[in-house]
Amino acid sequence: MDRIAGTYTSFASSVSTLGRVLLVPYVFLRVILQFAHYNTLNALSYTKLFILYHYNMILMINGAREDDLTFRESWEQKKRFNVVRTYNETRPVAEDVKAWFESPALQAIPGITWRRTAYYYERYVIHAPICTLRKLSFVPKKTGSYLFDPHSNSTPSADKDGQLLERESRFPNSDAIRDSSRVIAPRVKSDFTPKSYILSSESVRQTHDSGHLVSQTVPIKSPSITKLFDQPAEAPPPSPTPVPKEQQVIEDRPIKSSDSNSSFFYKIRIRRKNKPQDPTYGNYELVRQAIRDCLPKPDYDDGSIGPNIVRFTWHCCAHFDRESGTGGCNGGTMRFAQEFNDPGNTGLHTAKSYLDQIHEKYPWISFADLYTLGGVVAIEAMGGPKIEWKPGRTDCPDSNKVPPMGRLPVATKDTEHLHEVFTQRLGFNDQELVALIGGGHTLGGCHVKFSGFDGSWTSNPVKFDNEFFRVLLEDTWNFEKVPLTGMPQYYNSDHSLMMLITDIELIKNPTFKYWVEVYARDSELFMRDFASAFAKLLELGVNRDPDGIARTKI
Ligand code: HEM
Repeated sequence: MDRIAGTYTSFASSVSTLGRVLLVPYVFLRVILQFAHYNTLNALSYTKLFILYHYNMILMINGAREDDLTFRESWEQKKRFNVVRTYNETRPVAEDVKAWFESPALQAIPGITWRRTAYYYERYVIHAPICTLRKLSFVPKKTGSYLFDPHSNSTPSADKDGQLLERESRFPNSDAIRDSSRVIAPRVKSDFTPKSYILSSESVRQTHDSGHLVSQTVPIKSPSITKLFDQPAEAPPPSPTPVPKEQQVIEDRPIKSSDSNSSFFYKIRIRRKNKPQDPTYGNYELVRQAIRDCLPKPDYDDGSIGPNIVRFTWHCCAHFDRESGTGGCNGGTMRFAQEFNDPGNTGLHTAKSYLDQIHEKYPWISFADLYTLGGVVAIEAMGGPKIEWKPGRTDCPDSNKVPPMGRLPVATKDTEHLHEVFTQRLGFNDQELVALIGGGHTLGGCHVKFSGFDGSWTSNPVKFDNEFFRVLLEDTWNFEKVPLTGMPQYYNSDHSLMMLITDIELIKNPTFKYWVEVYARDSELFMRDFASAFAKLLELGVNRDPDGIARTKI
């Protein structure tokens, strides 16, 4: 048995060596064949076009055309489909070939090496230059790019709500392309290696109803790509005024692509894109300052929109579901009406409109980053702890990723509901749950016109401290209904403060109460625990790649 195996191995490796030697003439031959093949098909295609032209002309002359296309349009359309089809036919079905070459069983056979090498050689050494020549216009561009080119997608193609704008078509007369619903957007690979370029460009084939292939000929601008390259990759310029050492925000440093092992091409692209068109690019301190500046509003509630922003940030994250991986702040889905109009979000328009104005000034930051940074800065500005915040979240191009409504907590429910939301869905323990609710509700208040509840939790709703826990333990709480709306809640004896049913649950449940007592006593511990629970909240569903970029979930 061993002898047979030995003979086989030595035979296989000599075949492999021979293969490598034969590779060079093979490649030359392949280049010639490739051109011959391409040109023959082109020639055939032009003959076909010539016939079609005259066929159309005859139809026109006889008045036989019944649809409303002009002759010119119909001619252009036919010509295009023909050329597209011809071109696509010249390309091997790479996915199949790849699967075949890369199957683990085949990898074990030594003789496969040279064939695989030849295959890739052809892909990269022959196809890639042809493609480059085509791009540089040395070869006529009949069918668009062969390789997928992210730079052709670098201008925004989403409107303010993040909806896709009508796709641009190089062939405006084609109704196949005009009707964007029939064209499937290519799945954009984030890994820009030559291999993935080629494979992904080949695997994307779209078919028109008529059976004609409409492949990369459609220059679809993908917002996900735009956002991807909109992520800062360089360190921010030093802030103009020196910040005292203890206040320095180290966590805002944008993640450098050189920190990771990402591909060379990827890094080059990021650098090129980042050539500063906008001098504020990546300077999160400017965004932080803009948020701080927009907080004081003498006419609003207690003089600050800070609490509203904190609640907004919380609601951007609160619909995460760790089982399905859906929801959470990544994707910036709160900017879509579909999510924002959830009844649980009533009253958050103030925070959203101010944050959106900041985004207009600093459009390089993703909404997902801005919406989370908003809460962090507001808490800090109202005397709260420093919260670790990392940039790199990306925005969903459309509202497909908006999670189902009804995931936000309901204020009239009990411990079971709190566990359902905070523990099962979000993944917080009881201590974090208490810190989060108590920290959030030490700020701001309830508005009869929004939630139907009434009053604030603490005597100073724009100061972040542990007063919520103290009053929760010390005051007497009476169950009543809000006179105007009939909503059930608790008031203290002089009706100066309020508690929701879920807040009172924090002293009804013994484990929750333990933490309420701890936090009422130890303000410092509360600040620390709140900061880490809130930082955890901001990272739910944010799966970072080695560059620190959180790709939008697909
Ligand atoms: C059981 C969980 C929770 C429930 C049921 C709940 C419910 C509510 C309700 C009904 C309001 C009043 C909204 C209005 O009328 O304007 C409110 C306000 C607020 N919540 Fe929560 N909340 C919960 C947890 C949290 C958490 C974890 C945070 C933050 C960490 C938070 C932060 C806030 C803030 C800052 C406000 C004041 C908003 C303003 O003044 O505009 N809440 N919450």
